[in-house]
Amino acid sequence: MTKTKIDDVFNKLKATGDKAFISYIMAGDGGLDKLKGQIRTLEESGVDIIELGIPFSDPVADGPVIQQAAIRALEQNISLQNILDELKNIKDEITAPIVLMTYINPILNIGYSEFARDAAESGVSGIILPDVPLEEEEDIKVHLSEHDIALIRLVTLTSDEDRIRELSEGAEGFLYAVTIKGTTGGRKSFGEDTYSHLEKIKSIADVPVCAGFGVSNVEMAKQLGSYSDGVIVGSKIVELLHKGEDGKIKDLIPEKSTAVK
Ligand SMILES: O=P(O)(O)OC[C@@H](O)[C@@H](O)c1c[nH]c2ccccc12
Repeated sequence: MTKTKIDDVFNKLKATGDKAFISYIMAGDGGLDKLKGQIRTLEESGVDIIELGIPFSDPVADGPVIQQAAIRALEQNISLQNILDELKNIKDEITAPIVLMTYINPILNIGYSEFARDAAESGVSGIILPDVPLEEEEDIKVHLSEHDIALIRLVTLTSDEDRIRELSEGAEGFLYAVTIKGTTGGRKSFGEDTYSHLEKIKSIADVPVCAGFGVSNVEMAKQLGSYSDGVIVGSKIVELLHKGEDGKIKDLIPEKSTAVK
């Protein structure tokens, strides 16, 4: 099974009992020349893993904040290929693992095999494909595995125990537990069903489980973190970057323990 920098991050965190903080941003929002600085800001704020969204015209899982960010990036004609090329230029200055979050269409434009090779050369550690179900992942997975890129699977609130078991079997990197029914975007709180579902996933999965969708403040991040191995925050950070309020990103991240690493 594919092992990557993502596993190293979780192993380190496990040793100190800390939770991963994963930040999603839309690549190309604000211009591709901003990407390097944005990644540096995230790393300096304490982000452990960076999920890089690829702008796409029909992002079915995304709420308004991310849709708008995609529109801004597309207006600048930013494509998956441009993003991979830019990552290739800056990869030596990036420490955190990079996980691409893209719908399948932009990859089909490049071709699975070319994409996997390019992504590996650009230092990509993992990929999330929200419109590729488990049953359809094999065609691309063979190419990703060849280049040591982890395919990160999504588990939803509607996944039952058997489904969770299937998804957990052979899972790479971490399982992405979607905490709400609906699209991405900040929520004020989570329901009890979210926590019980996370407990169920945790009890079944033998890879790290990270929870995302709707986290909009540090309290929610801490709360979800207590039921999982990490949290993912997207819309809130996309919004802060867009408003130029980069300094507030660190306030969303629960403090790590001071234990010696
Ligand atoms: O924006 P939120 O609610 O914080 O959710 C994370 C999310 O943005 C990110 O992981 C993501 C963006 N688009 C997606 C599509 C599917 C799954 C996940 C995502």
